[in-house]
Amino acid sequence: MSGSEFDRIARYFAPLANEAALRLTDDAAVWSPPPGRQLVLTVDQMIEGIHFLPDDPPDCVARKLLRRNLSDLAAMGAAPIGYLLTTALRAATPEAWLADFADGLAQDQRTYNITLFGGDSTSTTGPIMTSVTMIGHVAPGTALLRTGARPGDAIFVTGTIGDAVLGLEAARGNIADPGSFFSTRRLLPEPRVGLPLAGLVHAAIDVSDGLIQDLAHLCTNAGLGAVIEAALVPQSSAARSAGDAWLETRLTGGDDYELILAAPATAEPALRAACGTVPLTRIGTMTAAHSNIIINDASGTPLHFARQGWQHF
Ligand SMILES: Nc1ncnc2c1ncn2[C@@H]1O[C@H](COP(=O)(O)OP(=O)(O)OP(=O)(O)O)[C@@H](O)[C@H]1O
Ligand SMILES: Cc1ncc(C[n+]2csc(CCOP(=O)(O)O)c2C)c(N)n1
Ligand SMILES: [Mg+2]
Ligand SMILES: [Mg+2]
Ligand SMILES: [Mg+2]
Repeated sequence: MSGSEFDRIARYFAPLANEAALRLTDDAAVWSPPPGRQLVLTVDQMIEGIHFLPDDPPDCVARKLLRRNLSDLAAMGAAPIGYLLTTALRAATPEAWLADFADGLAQDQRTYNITLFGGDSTSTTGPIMTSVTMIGHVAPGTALLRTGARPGDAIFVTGTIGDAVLGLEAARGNIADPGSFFSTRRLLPEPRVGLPLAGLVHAAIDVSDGLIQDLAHLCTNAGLGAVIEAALVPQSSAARSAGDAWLETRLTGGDDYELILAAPATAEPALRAACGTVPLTRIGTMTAAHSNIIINDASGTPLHFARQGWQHF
């Protein structure tokens, strides 16, 4: 790294900041939120060795950091506005790493129409640590919650499940990855921001830890259970080619950043219309059996998985 901490803030982060950030030269941002809206606040980290690999492209690390947070706003039905950023870098981290990281931020700021409010820059003697606190907004009372699913609700999921964890397996040399499809899916999730789901779904959550573990949160929050059909869980053609041996990994590996939605079966046409070009698949049904998730295979036999999803420890 060359220059001072403040040179780096001015060079790499100030160009990303909005007016409220006061050119990143004051103690905090001063911002007037959109009148009459409720703010929705979320934070997630990206830690080297835990959330990304040391050799991952820094622009992708930045974009996934934003997208993990955008996915939580999507799960709340909130429109994103901007974010606060923290970075802890090593003195020996190449300046090019920071430059590429900032380029990634700039790229996804344009993609998602968000802006930087400020942050904090520190050093570390260990792994690189970054976090984003994302700010979004909703019409009052319309946030989608993890509570509220009802017995008999259909369970839907967006996109495909399991590609990112297969990307991790590919990075470890455990699975082939022709065309780097899985690797790209690991590095760049597609958060489902902007879907007009308010009034259509009873409950929502995004899949960060793993489909089964995150579905379990919808269940416990409602005092309900669920039955899902493993064969209905949407998979990419690359995942299908990888075969059924990866089923448990796909359903519990996480990093999907897709949405699980619980809604009355009768809402399906309206839900499909709301999702537009985003793929939506019904995978099962909410039941009255408290916290009991049954995963059936194609012949109706329950599957038993060793774990439900990612846990830090
Ligand atoms: N250290 C913490 N301090 C305060 N609240 C926390 C802390 N860790 C988690 N939470 C809260 O617990 C809830 C669940 O957090 P969790 O991190 O599992 O959510 P998530 O971001 O949707 O999942 P993921 O972290 O896997 O993306 C959230 O409401 C979050 O704000
Ligand atoms: C190098 C590397 N190893 C493992 C994973 C998988 N992974 C890590 S944390 C997590 C859950 C979500 O994070 P959190 O709960 O902290 O928000 C997942 C699925 C990865 N992405 N990179
Ligand atoms: Mg979190
Ligand atoms: Mg979440
Ligand atoms: Mg999250």
